[in-house]
Amino acid sequence: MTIRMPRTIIVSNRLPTKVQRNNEGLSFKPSEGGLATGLGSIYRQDGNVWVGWPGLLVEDPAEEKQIAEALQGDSMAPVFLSEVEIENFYEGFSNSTLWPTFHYFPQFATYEPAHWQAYVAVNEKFCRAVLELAGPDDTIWVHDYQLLLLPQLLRQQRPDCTIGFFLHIPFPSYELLRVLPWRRQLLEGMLGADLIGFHTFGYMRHFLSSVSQLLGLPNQNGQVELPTRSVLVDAFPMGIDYEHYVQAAGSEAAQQHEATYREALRGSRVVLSIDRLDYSKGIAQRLRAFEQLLQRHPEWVGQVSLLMVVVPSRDQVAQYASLKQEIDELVGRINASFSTIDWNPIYYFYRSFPLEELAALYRLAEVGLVTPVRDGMNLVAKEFVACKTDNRGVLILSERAGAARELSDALLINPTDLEGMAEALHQALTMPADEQEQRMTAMRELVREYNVFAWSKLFMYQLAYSKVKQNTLATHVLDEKASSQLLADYQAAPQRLLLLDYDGTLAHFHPNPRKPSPTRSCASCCAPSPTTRRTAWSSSAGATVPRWPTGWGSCPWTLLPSTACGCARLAKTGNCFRSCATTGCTSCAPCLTST
Ligand SMILES: O=P(O)(O)OC[C@H]1O[C@H](O[C@H]2O[C@H](CO)[C@@H](O)[C@H](O)[C@H]2O)[C@H](O)[C@@H](O)[C@@H]1O
Ligand SMILES: O=c1ccn([C@@H]2O[C@H](COP(=O)(O)OP(=O)(O)O)[C@@H](O)[C@H]2O)c(=O)[nH]1
Repeated sequence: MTIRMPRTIIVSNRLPTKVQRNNEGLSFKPSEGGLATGLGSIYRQDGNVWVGWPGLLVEDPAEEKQIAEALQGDSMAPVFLSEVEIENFYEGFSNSTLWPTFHYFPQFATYEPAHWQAYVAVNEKFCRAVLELAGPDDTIWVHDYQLLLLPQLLRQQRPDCTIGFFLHIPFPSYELLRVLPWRRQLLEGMLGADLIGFHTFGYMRHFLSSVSQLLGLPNQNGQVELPTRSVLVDAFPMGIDYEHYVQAAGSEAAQQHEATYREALRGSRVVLSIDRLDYSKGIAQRLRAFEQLLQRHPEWVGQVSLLMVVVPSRDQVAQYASLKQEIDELVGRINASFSTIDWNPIYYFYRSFPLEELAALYRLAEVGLVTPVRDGMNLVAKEFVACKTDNRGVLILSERAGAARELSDALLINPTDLEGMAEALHQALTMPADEQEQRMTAMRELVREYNVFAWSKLFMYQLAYSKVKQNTLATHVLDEKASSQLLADYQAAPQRLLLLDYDGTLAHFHPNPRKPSPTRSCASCCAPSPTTRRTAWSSSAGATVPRWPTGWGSCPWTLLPSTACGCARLAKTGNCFRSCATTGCTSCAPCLTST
């Protein structure tokens, strides 16, 4: 028999490896996007496994098998999506409903029941894939908005299992979330986890507010109480594999690429931007701001170039296709207006680059320009900082990226303020070396310390803590031995005080708290005895007691309300314990003392 150590099953829609089909057959390449690049450094530890979609439509079972075997060798387990699932789940509900809503673009959101059904079905598919792999002691860590229902689906199958959930994108304000027809199901799905993490305190606050307003569940210091367990909610800003980027920047390959680029640029200074094609990234705004820089400060014409990497993304979604067209046109217009025979204002690349070339670009650029209108975190900002091993260079960062909460030494800009962005570019290009060093050193220190390993360690620690806390607070069912002992002690006692909850114990719960009233059978649920005092307490008693059937006063049970104002009401009806009736208590303590 093999004994396996508990491990972590990471689950996300996209695997860190993307599979592509070309003339030579299948190729395996690193996925772009911060979730894959960030977590890519940690999932291989301790026999962990990553469950997710390899990013390719596969219809041939033999090819599925080939891919599954190849990925298994690198600790990955693929979940294959059909053509309809890619359309309705990935492009549909995930990226045409949730993505625009959570990034404050409700005007781009669609609300298609067929997309929702596919979303439910694919979350169920992921659930089956995870359950096939996960042992009872394994920890399951679910990631991101494509899998909001998965924690609860897993919880239904494995009530005791440890489940963490992390959202990589912003959580919107209640006013945005409430627009979604399926808002309750989405929140309930997330609450299947033991710990829910967000990049920032602001996203966490929005989530807790929605849980309170839509599900009526309040929280105490981020702890949400459900009927059978509690869920902890907290902020964990994600970091990068700092050393990996420092090494890449210092590598021979990166330095060679940098030298080649410098030569080609003929001394032009470089502003760099790198993003996936996405309307949330503020790419069009950035181009307009760069155009304004050249108009407002013509001294930079011929001196500074914007090097812009746009990685193709979600191109089957209408908004992405039209954004591509807008960017192409803007770049064409600006280049046509300002280019000279030996200088280009914008170098635009619509493709992805391998790590050494990215590192060379980060080294080369004097200014990193990161301008999202909304972004969960933005790891590019942190990678730029990590690669600045000489502590020179300036980061311009949108205040609406999660990273801005940490990188306060960047020049923070509002991405809708084009003039402000143009002036920030001018400020960055003229910033004295000592100020650059001072700002960059502080940011590098932060990115180094709060790296992706620290992030995952803290999340896992909090997850384990939330489980321990749940177990401590959990109701323990009496076993046979304890029941017999209790009964024997009860029978042997000369005086007895029975303290029972009323709602759900002496009477059934009722959805309307004003409705539950005791039945006569309560009176007989314990045989009268002069040596036994019977007391029940109720949160609804104060509100409902005037409506109770007459005769309750003669019931052998004394009823205590669990709030002070309830005490006062009961005192008026004569149903409360004697001392309340005479003193008109202001707290429940006198009731309990006299009982
Ligand atoms: O999988 P895709 O549809 O190709 O999209 C790529 C990823 O984009 C999003 O990344 C987010 O995660 C980053 C790391 O936490 C964060 O820095 C960034 O702000 C987010 O946008 C998305 O959340 C991932 O699920 C996608 O895989
Ligand atoms: O050609 C490229 C361009 C970007 N990236 C990576 O894509 C990620 C983008 O993550 P970010 O958090 O900035 O935004 P996201 O795309 O996840 O919304 C970063 O790790 C980049 O290094 C990449 O692997 N190849």
